[in-house]
Amino acid sequence: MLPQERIIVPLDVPDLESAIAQVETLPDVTFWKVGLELFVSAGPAILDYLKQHNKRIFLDLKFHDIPNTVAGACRAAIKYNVDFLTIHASAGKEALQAAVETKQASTAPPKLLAVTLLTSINDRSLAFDLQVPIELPEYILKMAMLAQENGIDGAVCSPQEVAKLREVCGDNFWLICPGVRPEFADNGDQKRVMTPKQALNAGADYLVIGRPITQSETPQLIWQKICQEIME
Ligand SMILES: O=C(O)c1cc(=O)[nH]c(=O)n1[C@@H]1O[C@H](COP(=O)(O)O)[C@@H](O)[C@H]1O
Repeated sequence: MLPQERIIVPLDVPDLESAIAQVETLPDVTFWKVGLELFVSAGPAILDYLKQHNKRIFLDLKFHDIPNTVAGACRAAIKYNVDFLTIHASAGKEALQAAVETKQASTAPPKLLAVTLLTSINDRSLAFDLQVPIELPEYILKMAMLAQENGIDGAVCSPQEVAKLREVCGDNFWLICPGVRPEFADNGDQKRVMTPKQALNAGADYLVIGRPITQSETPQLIWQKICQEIME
């Protein structure tokens, strides 16, 4: 796999037209993420468009519900033949198992990824808002292990945790990192960040990089700059 094929760009836009415009602006991007905003607005039409253009798809709907509802949602999403699909690890063991059972019953299943802890949460908000009484790195490790033990294919975590997760979960577990910021970019609402090169060196399989590219005045140039950086 070429290094640039390890960068997933999110289509965090309000409608189908804006999504198509973004794909056209960045013709070299091979892997796109469709998240809640676009899927709620445009539905599966965007998935059809991406497939027609031979793009890989990360359908990031972050399911978080009771096991029966998660199973039903996974069954519906799996029909779209996407590459990656997300569920929150904190939905719990039974919901994770329900997602895995649904996947096993399908002929062309996606990789199921568990979100460990959103990259917009830092140690203070974990302790004081969410009232989780253990340290943040330990919490993330426990969520990744819960996912792995229950048959999930990989985890979404920040680059700051990826080395530890790689060490504990091994090479047979996909690790996908948002919260990636080149040195020249703003962090925005991301709290646990590293640069693209640091994140890959730490053991990430894929990086999710959005606004530093898509909100720039020259998206294609920024894309090339990041690709150059990770290839050096
Ligand atoms: O599941 C995700 O992709 C995700 C998990 C997480 O913990 N943090 C996170 O930022 N994301 C997604 O990754 C993308 C990051 O976008 P930027 O912050 O613009 O680079 C967004 O589409 C988020 O929905």
